[in-house]
Amino acid sequence: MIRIGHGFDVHAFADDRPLIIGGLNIPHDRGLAGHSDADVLLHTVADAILGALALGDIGKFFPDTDDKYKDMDSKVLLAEVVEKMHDENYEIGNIDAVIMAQAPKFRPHIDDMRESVASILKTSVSNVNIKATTTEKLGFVGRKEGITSEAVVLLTKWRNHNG
Ligand SMILES: Nc1ccn([C@@H]2O[C@H](COP(=O)(O)O)[C@@H](O)[C@H]2O)c(=O)n1
Ligand SMILES: C[C@@]1(CO)OP(=O)(O)OP(=O)(O)OC[C@H]1O
Repeated sequence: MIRIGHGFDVHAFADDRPLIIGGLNIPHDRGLAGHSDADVLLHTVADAILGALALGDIGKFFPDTDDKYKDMDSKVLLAEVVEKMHDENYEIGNIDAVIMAQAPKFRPHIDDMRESVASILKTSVSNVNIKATTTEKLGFVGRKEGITSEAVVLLTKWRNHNG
């Protein structure tokens, strides 16, 4: 049995915040605004998994009205979503994600991001693809107002799980 999910997220740039993407601190002059650490890539992946399981979205489980999640490390958020996935007897088949940002350049960090995301997802790095693109200076991404990300994920039934 396989299930497919799609995730999409946007965060605006903000001064005096670190840029955290894929669980890594990426050197840049600005970070992203958000209730949590605003890790747009991990939010996208979490939403794609919840979508595949028809469980809703991250706002349902981690509401931005709850102070408990203020400045939350999104690695913890995604790990909780992975637990829900395992509870439903699914594991990652593969994931393909794209980050849309005019700056910074993510190419030098992509392999570290893949390792980071694969480790949270408890899957092999060969199951995780992450891409980056500019929007050729068009739109809010092109004007460097924010970063957006999209992901598709394929889940497969967990063969080694009882039940
Ligand atoms: N923030 C970004 C955006 C792009 N890249 C890399 O550059 C390549 C070319 O980007 P275009 O938007 O001109 O297609 C892209 O394929 C990425 O490898 C990047 O590292 N960081
Ligand atoms: C992660 C949460 C919760 O801290 O906050 P944000 O960092 O604002 O992220 P977003 O993707 O807008 O929505 C999910 C929120 O519930």
